[in-house]
Amino acid sequence: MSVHIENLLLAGNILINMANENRVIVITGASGAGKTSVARYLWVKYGVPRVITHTTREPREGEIDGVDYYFETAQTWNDNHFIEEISYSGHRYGSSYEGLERAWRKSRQSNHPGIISLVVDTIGAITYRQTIKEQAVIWFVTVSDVTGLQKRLIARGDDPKHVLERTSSSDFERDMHIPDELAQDATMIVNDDWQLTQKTVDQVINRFMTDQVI
Ligand SMILES: Nc1ncnc2c1ncn2[C@@H]1O[C@H](COP(=O)(O)OP(=O)(O)OP(=O)(O)O)[C@@H](O)[C@H]1O
Ligand SMILES: Nc1nc2c(ncn2[C@@H]2O[C@H](COP(=O)(O)O)[C@@H](O)[C@H]2O)c(=O)[nH]1
Repeated sequence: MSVHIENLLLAGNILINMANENRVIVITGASGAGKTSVARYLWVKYGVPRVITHTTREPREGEIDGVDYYFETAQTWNDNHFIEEISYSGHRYGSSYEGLERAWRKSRQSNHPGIISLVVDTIGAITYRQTIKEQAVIWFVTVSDVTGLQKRLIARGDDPKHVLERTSSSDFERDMHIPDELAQDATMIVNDDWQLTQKTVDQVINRFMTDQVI
């Protein structure tokens, strides 16, 4: 049996063969833009499972291990096989073979098998674009007003001092702009108004599910 090299994804020493029809909706953008909210909506309304990623940061109030993230220590980090990993705000974040496999398994039981979502920064999104090519479907989430975004993060329970630090960081500034590597065929979602965002997501996902065009 021949295997198309485009569909192979390397995670540590594990080679993943992505079936041709599989798609990963890679939801990217700045911290607080609403990426996780969009992923949650895709799960609740359309049954598209999200890949749970890993981090070494402490859980925020209300966050649950295995639901929001796999919360790792420096020791447990290496128990996973990472497809990509980054350092952000002094902590490690990464998406693993194990996390993707769990999402594919859930997806096979859903109404739309073969579609999963993943929330990452723009560096992670570029890695997926480069490794799985058009099987990574890029959604770039942004807002028009950073002050409004800061208020949302504070309302989420983030420490106001950390919000200021984070939104002044070079990582944040970078993720506010769509990188050239992704700009060509990304779907832009301006998440200023949640009702409108839901309508945009409905249009985009329905078009995809009927035409396989996204
Ligand atoms: N359109 C919106 N209007 C008001 N609040 C919103 C809107 N979209 C998301 N939020 C809220 O803003 C906060 C940040 O959203 P969310 O966690 O989805 O962002 P994110 O991009 O995933 O952030 P991070 O990358 O830091 O995890 C959440 O509390 C969410 O409920
Ligand atoms: N490249 C990756 N980025 C990730 C991953 N998991 C989360 N993230 C992004 O990190 C920042 C900070 O997240 P927060 O939850 O501490 O606010 C944010 O942009 C996330 O989307 C990952 O596995 N890879």
